[in-house]
Amino acid sequence: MEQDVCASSDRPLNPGCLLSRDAEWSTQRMRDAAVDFPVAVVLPAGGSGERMGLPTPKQFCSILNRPLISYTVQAFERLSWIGTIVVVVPKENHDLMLDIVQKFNHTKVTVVNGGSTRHRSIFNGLQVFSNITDSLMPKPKVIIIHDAVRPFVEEDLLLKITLAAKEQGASGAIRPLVSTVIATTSENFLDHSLERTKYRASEMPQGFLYDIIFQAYQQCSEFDFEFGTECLHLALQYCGTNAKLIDGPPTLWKVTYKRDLAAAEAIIKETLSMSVCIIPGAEAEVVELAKTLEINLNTMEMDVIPYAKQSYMDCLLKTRNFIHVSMSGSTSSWINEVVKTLEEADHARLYPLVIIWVQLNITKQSAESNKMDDLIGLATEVLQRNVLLYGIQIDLSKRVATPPPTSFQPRNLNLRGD
Ligand SMILES: Nc1ccn([C@@H]2O[C@H](COP(=O)(O)OP(=O)(O)OP(=O)(O)O)[C@@H](O)[C@H]2O)c(=O)n1
Ligand SMILES: O=C(CO)[C@H](O)[C@H](O)COP(=O)(O)O
Repeated sequence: MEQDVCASSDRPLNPGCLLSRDAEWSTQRMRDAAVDFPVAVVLPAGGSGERMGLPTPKQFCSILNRPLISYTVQAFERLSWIGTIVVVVPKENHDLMLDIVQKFNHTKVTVVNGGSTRHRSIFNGLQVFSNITDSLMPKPKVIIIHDAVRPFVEEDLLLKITLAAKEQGASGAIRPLVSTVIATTSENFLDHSLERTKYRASEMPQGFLYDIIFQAYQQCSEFDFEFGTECLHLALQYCGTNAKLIDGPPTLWKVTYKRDLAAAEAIIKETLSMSVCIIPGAEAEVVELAKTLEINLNTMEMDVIPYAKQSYMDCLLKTRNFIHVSMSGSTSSWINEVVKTLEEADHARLYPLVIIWVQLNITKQSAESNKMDDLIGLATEVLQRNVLLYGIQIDLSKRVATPPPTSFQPRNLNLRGD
């Protein structure tokens, strides 16, 4: 995937790759070498999302049928070296959060109630570990603090933050400023402007030795609790700890306004659509179409697995998009088989699955007489379980010589019935 290319470290050339991905080997090397101490996470999710302007706090807003907070939890939960994840929520949303934990099978989450400001919520989260007699919740060496509304955080950055926090006491992700920061007079005239290259935007995640950040919060003033926005500042002011700063990717941005929900959804969809599994039947036309798809969908990671291959069910679990190509007259047993396998593996719990069944050589007569009702019924049923089932029927007799295959006359049947 594309990296965040910078002309210089202070001015990003690129508005953002979708998800940062350091070389796999370097992440693996860091993980194996280094995280041999307990790491826990606090996700402040106790805000009301005033700037979003919706009745539901933004952390509970749905993206592709799943609340935003669940994506952020999952970004941490999937990492074996991360222990407890404390999610701090408004008191009135405590039960809602417990429901989310259960529905999406989050296994590392502890839910606590928040405070009236972000700093108060974070302190509530940290206090979960302060009772050292509770052996179920051992005090972590390093604690990561991450806003619940920043769902795109990758393992390589979390490792860098964690290791730097262990070494230095505190660490935080930063980004170059997009706009220049200026100071205004009380009459709204320019007072002065800051030299942009010297400044950075402070983002999340941030990491701390637990003892340092807990002590900082114990000592900080009411003014800090009420108006402060920077945990790194507390560690510096109250414990004399200078945080190590680490460049993060643009996808760390915080979901704040309505448009950010749409952007988050687009990022998730783009990531989900990067791979596909094509399963052709045995007939020559079908194999030919699969090859054409393989050539033309060359921006995606693609597996082409012969239908007959016994082990193709294993491959199903590596992706979320499936195209099965068969000849007219074949039955829908493949679809039933695939849906069953995917459901047994609970593969659609976190993200939707897309299954496209392409039937070739449909004539007008056969299309009309074709028994699609069963499939339409199945599509309606599996939609409830996060599976989107589509059917495409193609009449090869209408094919003209050039340019194949775009001159095929597809009869696109939306099996979802919408
Ligand atoms: N009393 C609060 C306020 C904020 N947060 C959390 O801190 C993170 C970053 O804060 P922000 O984006 O400002 O969230 P809100 O306060 O909800 O948004 P707004 O300022 O628009 O009301 C969010 O995950 C938010 O839920 C919190 O845990 N407790
Ligand atoms: O990025 C951050 C620096 O620690 C915080 O998320 C940010 O400061 C929170 O501010 P606000 O509550 O205004 O969104």
